[in-house]
Amino acid sequence: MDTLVFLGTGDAMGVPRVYCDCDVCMEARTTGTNRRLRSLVMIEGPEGGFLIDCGPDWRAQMESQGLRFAEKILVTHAHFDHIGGLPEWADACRWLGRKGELYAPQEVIDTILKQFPWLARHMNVTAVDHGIELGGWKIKGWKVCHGYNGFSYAYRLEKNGFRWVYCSDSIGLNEKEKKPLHDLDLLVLGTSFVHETAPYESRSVYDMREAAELLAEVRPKRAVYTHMSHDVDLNGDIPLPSNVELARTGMKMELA
Ligand SMILES: O=c1ccn([C@@H]2O[C@H](COP(=O)(O)O)[C@@H](O)[C@H]2O)c(=O)[nH]1
Repeated sequence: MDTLVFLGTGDAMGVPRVYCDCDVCMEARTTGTNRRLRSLVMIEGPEGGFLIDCGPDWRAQMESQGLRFAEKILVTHAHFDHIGGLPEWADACRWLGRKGELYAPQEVIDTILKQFPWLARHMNVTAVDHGIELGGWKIKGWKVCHGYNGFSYAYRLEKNGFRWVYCSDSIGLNEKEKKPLHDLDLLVLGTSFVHETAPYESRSVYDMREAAELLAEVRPKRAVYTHMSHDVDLNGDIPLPSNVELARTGMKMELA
């Protein structure tokens, strides 16, 4: 049986935010329920495992699991909070004398290699525009609106009849972008805020009110929210649809 492990559940700045003294950030610094590293998940299973994304907390996330090597990483988009750990991964590949396997859509690969051109010396890079199979999962990615910050990709994964989507960075999806979100056993969706009051045109990720509307439309059996900022207090009483839970650092779920 495959397991999904949430190694990072935070937004681009993580929780606590360096500059912030709000109650959630202070709690994150002390008891730590709200301490959130940048969003990253691991899929583990008998046919092999892989990570989705490799943000700047990758090193700490590997250490937290006692992992010494990541062989395969699938990337959603080329923003710092999702690729900032790639140079450290490349260094690990170099010093272990092992090649990593990096997977992403071609336009994402192009941006990554422009920023970190030496990566290609330490890993094989594969474009996934026509789909890919990893750990026995049939995976199809599609481009999704990331609002003010451009675009990201979401991934739909299917194995033994279990269907789920990882969509960490999106907002205001149109009908075409929503289509692969139907008939899901699980939707992992990024929701940076409970209710984000910033002007819509300056925003880049769903908030939880908008996510509830999306869920009512696409009706996954279950949903987990991730990519959460310091607006989200895991000790608080956040109104959520009955089939939704909030991801916690280290949380594990069976994918079956
Ligand atoms: O072209 C870009 C634009 C933004 N970034 C970084 O991505 C995140 C965006 O945060 P979200 O809340 O997920 O929208 C932030 O760290 C920006 O600095 C980038 O790397 N490239």
